[in-house]
This record gives sequence, C-alpha cells and structure tokens, in this order.
Amino acid sequence: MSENKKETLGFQTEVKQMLHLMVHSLYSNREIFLRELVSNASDAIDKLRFAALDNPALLKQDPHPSIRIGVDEQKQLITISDDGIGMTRSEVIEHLGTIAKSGTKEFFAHLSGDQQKDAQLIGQFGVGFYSAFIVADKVTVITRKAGDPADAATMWESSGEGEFTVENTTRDHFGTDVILSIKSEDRDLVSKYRIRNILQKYSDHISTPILMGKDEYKEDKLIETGEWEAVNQGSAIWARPKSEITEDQYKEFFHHLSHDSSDPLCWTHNKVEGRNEYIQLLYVPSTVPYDLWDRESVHGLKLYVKRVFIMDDSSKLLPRYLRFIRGVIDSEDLPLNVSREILQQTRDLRVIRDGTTKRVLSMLEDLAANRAADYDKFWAMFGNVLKEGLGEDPSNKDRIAKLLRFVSTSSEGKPSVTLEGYISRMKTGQNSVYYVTGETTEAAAKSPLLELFRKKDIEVLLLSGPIDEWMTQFMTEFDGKQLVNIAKGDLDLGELSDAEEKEEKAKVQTEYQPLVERFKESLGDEVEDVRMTLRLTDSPACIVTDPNALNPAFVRMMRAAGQDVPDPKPILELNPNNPLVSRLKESGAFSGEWAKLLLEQAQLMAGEQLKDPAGFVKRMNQMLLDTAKDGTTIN
Ligand SMILES: Nc1ncnc2c1ncn2[C@@H]1O[C@H](COP(=O)(O)OP(=O)(O)OP(=O)(O)O)[C@@H](O)[C@H]1O
Repeated sequence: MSENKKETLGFQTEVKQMLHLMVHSLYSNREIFLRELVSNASDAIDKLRFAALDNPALLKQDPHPSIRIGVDEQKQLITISDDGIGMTRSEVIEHLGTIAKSGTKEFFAHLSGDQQKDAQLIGQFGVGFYSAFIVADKVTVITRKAGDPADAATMWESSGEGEFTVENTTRDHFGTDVILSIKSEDRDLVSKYRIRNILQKYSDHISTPILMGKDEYKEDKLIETGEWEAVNQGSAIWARPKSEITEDQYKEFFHHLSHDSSDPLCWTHNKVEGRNEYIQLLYVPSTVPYDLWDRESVHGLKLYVKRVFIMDDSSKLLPRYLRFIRGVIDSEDLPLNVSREILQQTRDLRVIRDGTTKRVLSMLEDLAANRAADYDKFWAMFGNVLKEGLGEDPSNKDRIAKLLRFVSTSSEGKPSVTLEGYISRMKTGQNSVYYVTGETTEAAAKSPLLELFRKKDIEVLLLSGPIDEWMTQFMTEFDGKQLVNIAKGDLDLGELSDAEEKEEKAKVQTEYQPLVERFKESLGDEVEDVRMTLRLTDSPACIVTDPNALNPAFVRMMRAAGQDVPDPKPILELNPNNPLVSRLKESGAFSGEWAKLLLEQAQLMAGEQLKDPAGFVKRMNQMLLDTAKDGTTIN
C-alpha cells in the first residue's frame, strides 16, 4: 500500500482488551488521561533533547521546546501538543496500535478483577496513551518525526473500538498533537479552569514548561489574549532546593516516575558534592512492582546529565539487589555527548553507583530505626531481594546484614528479629548464632533438632526457602559470632553444656555402640554415619549433615546447570531417651526394617522427600501388621 494512502488497521487483541479495561475500571480516576498524555509529551521532548546531542539542528526550530494544552469549549476538544521527537508513520502504527512491552502476557495474567489493583497494574505497564479513551470518543494524533520534512507528517485517528486509521498529512514543526474529542458525559472537563487545576495537581514536577492560552478580564469579560502562559514551574523537581518542594510534589513525582498510584514508603533527596557532583532523588515504593523478579527489567532509576535524560537502565546505576528503587540521578560531570555504551564504562558512573548504593542503605537504616511499622512493610515486600545483596555486594555485607529480619523461636512467627537483637539476648556461654532451615518457617519451627534448644531456652533463627539457604553461604558470621546451622555436624554447645551432660554423652556412646553398629550395617550406603545424640528430647531420631557437605541450595543450583551432583548423605542421630530406641537396644530381634523406618521418619521430619515413599508405606504397614499379629510391641 502506498505510504500516502489512508489505511484502516485493527488494534492488536491485547490493545482491545486494554482499552475495554481502561474505560471500565479507570473511570473513577478519569483525570489521569491528562497526566499520562502530558507525561508522553514530556518524554518526547526528553528524547528530542537527547537526539539533539548528536544532531543539534533538531533543536533549531524550537530551541525551547514546550507542551501546550488547548481547550476548545465550543468544539468540545482538548489538545495536547508538544515540540518533541514525533513519530514516523510506521512508529505511529507500532506504538499506537500494539502494546510492545514484553510483559503484556504477564500483565493479563496478573489481572484480578479488583478495579483498584488492576488500575495500578495499568499504570505500571505504561499504557498511558490509551487512557485518552476514558474521556474521548475520538482521538486524533498528528505527528511529525524530528528531522522529517513538513509533508511527511502522519495523522492517526480512532474511536477506540477495535480499529484506527493512518494517513499522510502536514505539520509545520516537529512534534505531536493529540486531539481529544470529549464524550458528552465528560463535558465538565472541557473547561480551562478545570484543566489548569488538574495540570497543577499532577504535572508541576515536569521539567518542560506546560503552556495554556492566557485569558484576561476586559470590561468584566474573560477574553483570550492570544498569548501563552506557563501553568507549571517548568524546572526539574530534583534540581530545586528541598525547602521549595512540598511532600505532595515529591509524591506526585514518584507517581509520574513509577506509574505507581500509591504513595512511596520513603524517599531521600540529596545533592552530592565533591569530585563527582550529582543529585539523587530515590524512592522506596509501597507496592511490589510486577517485574520485581524479572532480573532483566531495566526501569527504575533514570539517569540525567545536566537535566537531559540519558537512560533508564537501573542496573548500571544500582546493584541488582536494589532493583526496587525508583528515582533520578542527575550528574553534573558526566559527558553529555557520549554514546550510552561508553557512558556505562566510565569510572564516574561507578562512583555514582557506589554513592547511590550507600545512600539507599542509609535510607533503609533510617526507616528501620525511626519507622518500624513501615520498615516491616518494606521487609515483607523487598526483604528477599535485599538478601541477594549479601552475595552480590560484599563491600556492604555488614550493613545489609544489620537490615535483615528473621523469624526465630522467640518471635511468635513474626519476622522481627535482627542479628544485633539476637546477640544481645544470647545466653552466658553462648558463642554462636544458631539457625535451622526448612521449606517454610513453620516447618523449620517443627524441626526435632530444636528440642534441646527449647529445653535450654536458647533462641534459634528459623530460615526458610532457597533464598535463605543461599544466603547462609555468604553470611557465615556477624559481629564476630559464627552463624551455625544446627542441622550440620555434631552439635557442640560449648559452655552451654554442663559437665553432667558431657559425661552422659560419653556413657551413652559406649552403651549404645552395639545398636549403632546394627543400624550402620542395615543402612549401609544410605547414610554417612549413625551416632547417638542428646540433642533430642522427644523424637526417636533426626538427620544432620556433615559440616563439609555441599549446601542443598548449591546442589540444586548445580543440578539446574545440568551437573550430576549426588545428594549429601545424611548422618542419622538416635535419641537414647526415646522408648523406641531404648527398646530396640534391648530387643534381641532387631530387624533392619526398623533402621530404615527410623531413617525415613527423620527424613520426613526434616521436610525431605523420600526416595521410595511407596516402600516406606509398605514397610510401615507390614510392621504394624506383624505387631498386631503376635501381640508384642516390638520385633
Ligand atoms: N507525544 C508523543 N510523542 C512521541 N511519541 C509518543 C507520544 N506519545 C506516545 N508516543 C509513543 O507511543 C508509545 C506508547 O505510549 P504509551 O503512553 O501507551 O506508553 P509508554 O509511554 O511507552 O509507556 P509509559 O506510559 O509507561 O511511559 C510511547 O512509548 C512513545 O514511543
């Protein structure tokens, strides 16, 4: 088809769904259309300024680009015009006909039907343009790509019902007009006064001037002067002195930046001076971004150089474990006219990255120290991401460790224990921080390994899941105290065991030696070792692993990478004070089946999967049957 012809094209299916959703779930928030379209206009101007670094001619027509809002009360039109980068015909078709974001599928999967939640998701997915259809029954876009001739402009039009048209047109300057024909039920919006108010509410932080036609009273009548006047301050919010920014303006800027309509949990705004001069405005969100676990996601922190937007790849500005941070870094010294690739390698950027990391950690320390309830919220949302920092950022390991929160045997299921708090509560003679791991903290709390600790009233941290297991590889000590996994090795409670216990242990080892030998013989290769323990008070047996055995998280990782790694063999420990064990010692007719059964029970209690669950059930049933048959309890 010739490029000059008018084409009618269908929206991508997802766009149709999105439009439907927008119009129906965002109606109570209908004012957001203006925020979204002004935000697109401001992005387009940022992009033009960036392109003009290589090609200054692009800024010749409009050296001071602006956004203009027109309100035509007679024709019921609202127009948003910008002197930005504009779009070519094919870009119009691509950007305003499809949703290009890779996470679209995920987006639809996340929809809950709850209007409030879905509205937030829409914001996060950056589908701002389509919000025009909340209030308009026809949208016309006239756009000319910067650098293209006047007659290469494109007109896009749609009533938001499945199709749109594109045709060739002319436009005097580079940039874009978005013309909204407002629905009859939304006519109250077509008022200069109303629009000005909305702009002041939502767009004051926009660094480009937003202009509206100036009116004046003449003989008691309001008439148009034909001049434009700015409705916003038109300077980047982060470059203004803190004292001149209200709390609401900070929050509004966060909404703009993150497309998150809830308020941030906290923020920090600083001007860093010295060899590298830059401004940081950093926010912690109060909702979890949908792409938090997508390690490839890039949005979050935007880099500006002297107010010119350069890139929004946060991985270059912050380590991955702080990927939930939103904000702006604006450097005074980075070279403006370098390619993004070179920029990424400059030493200055590394200095900014280190400084920003430290600033985020201070902000979190401050939140933890002064607003404990908000820190709990933060921890519930981002705690598992922060833990990644122990491996990723060794230079800040101690600061990260202090920010960790744990569930412990003393915290009633709440993740409220800090390592410092734990150490302050340690018993006299206790030299280590003890922890146990499980699938969940509830499962960890049921571990038989805790029996002795409960008896002696020693606090144990309850770790759960693969992230915690992974974390323990990097955190082996804190503040001079070893972190000890109570499921590893022969537990030595050091000064916490009294002389009597030590004597008892030695006695038990000799007394039970024949039983231990019989267990070893029966279990053969299935175990690393069998021994007696005093760490259990109730359960007959438990399993532990050799202190040098591979960490289960590491084993899983190696397997995922295609390596054939054997499971670390368990060490079976038996409790001499359990009646089953003591009677097995006395019983002359010990059978190997008992050894297997006790091992399998211990594995189940440790939350492990049995290699042969059917064999376990069969064995247990057979033993029950034998017991019932001959009327004796054990044999
Ligand atoms: N005024 C404009 N000038 C130039 N391009 C625009 C303009 N408005 C929209 N676009 C293009 O259309 C695309 C889609 O816009 P839309 O608002 O739906 O999402 P987005 O801007 O990419 O995401 P977000 O809303 O998160 O910023 C934009 O990425 C941009 O390329």
